[in-house]
Amino acid sequence: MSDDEVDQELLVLLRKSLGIANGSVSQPPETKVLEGAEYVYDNAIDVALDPQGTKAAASTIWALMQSKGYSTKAWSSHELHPQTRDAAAVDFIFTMDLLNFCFWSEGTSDGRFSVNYRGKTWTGYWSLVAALHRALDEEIPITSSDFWQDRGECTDEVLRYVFRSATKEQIPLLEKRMACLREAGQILYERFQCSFTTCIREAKGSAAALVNLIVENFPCFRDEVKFEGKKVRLYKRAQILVADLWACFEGESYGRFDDIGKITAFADYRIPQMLHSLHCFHYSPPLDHHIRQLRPIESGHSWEVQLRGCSVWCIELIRREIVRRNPGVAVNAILIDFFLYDTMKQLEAEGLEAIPHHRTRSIWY
Ligand SMILES: Nc1nc2c(c(CN[C@H]3C=C[C@H](O)[C@@H]3O)cn2[C@@H]2O[C@H](COP(=O)(O)O)[C@@H](O)[C@H]2O)c(=O)[nH]1
Repeated sequence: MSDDEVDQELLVLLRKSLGIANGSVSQPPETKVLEGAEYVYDNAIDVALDPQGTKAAASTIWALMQSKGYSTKAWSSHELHPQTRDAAAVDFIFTMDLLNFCFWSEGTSDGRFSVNYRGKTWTGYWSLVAALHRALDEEIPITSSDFWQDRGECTDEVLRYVFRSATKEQIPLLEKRMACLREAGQILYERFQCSFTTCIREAKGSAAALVNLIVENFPCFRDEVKFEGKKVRLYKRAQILVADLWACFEGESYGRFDDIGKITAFADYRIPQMLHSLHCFHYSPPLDHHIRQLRPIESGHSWEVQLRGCSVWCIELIRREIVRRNPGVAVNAILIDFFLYDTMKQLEAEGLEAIPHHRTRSIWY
């Protein structure tokens, strides 16, 4: 072999050992959600972050999280969350976060969609979780993708029965929820041996890679929007799915991710409400009035994107402030977000909501 040929051979071997294919260094996976959230924050004119409020919120949140010993254990402490750590829990969490959107009601609080289960009346997110448990108790395999695929067994009538309400109001967007189940069932069957555990294995321990795999393969998770000329990725349900796995399995087994810190807060309708109540947010007068009048905001509208993107960015700033004041602490956007959601639900239960949440009907959150 000539000297050149030897050099070429060595270069090929070196590239292989460094995992460099055809000259490009393989970059670690990124979701680009935080990049998009910062872009929204930089270009928002109806939602402004209050630096003092955000700093004060960081110390309040951290003090409360510490006093409560808030950790991934809080996830399983909710009586309706899966208590096992097995493939059945993965199926339950996938089904739950496939449908984890849009529970708010036009009507008064007592007429809203709710589910009676284990002697309690559940509303909002918990009504979904309760309905899934109720179906399983009734021998309806609602967390099985094979079942979603079986048009003879899994009929529209059966799904209407699964999500039946204790009130006259049915679950919002029922037809879209049915479509999500059938679409996901088809994709799991065609590409992932009928199980989401295959997706987890293909992500090879990367949370970001799993989020990207989910949004690339499942259109009903592809939560992205055009804002001021740029595609902004929010990926709320794809991210909360990964976060729920991580919390349920406490970072082990199907919840083991080396880069869980890349998961951001979840851009829903509760977090903006909580951040406004914590004086981290200020709304422009037109937006403030619109929200207080309980008027709907169309999915994709600039106001909606500003509310969602600024929420994700604000919780990143809160996280950075907590870490700055407490170097080396193990806090991430997920735990801050989970804590804020649970706290918001307590305020709601006590009738202490300072401002309504915004009202957008969509499958994205
Ligand atoms: N940002 C964020 N959004 C969350 C959750 C959860 C529940 N997560 C559980 C898991 C760990 C936590 O400790 C919680 O126990 C639901 N949601 C969203 O809120 C809306 C439902 O509101 P309401 O109708 O009032 O129940 C809807 O868009 C739903 O997708 C969260 O944690 N963070």
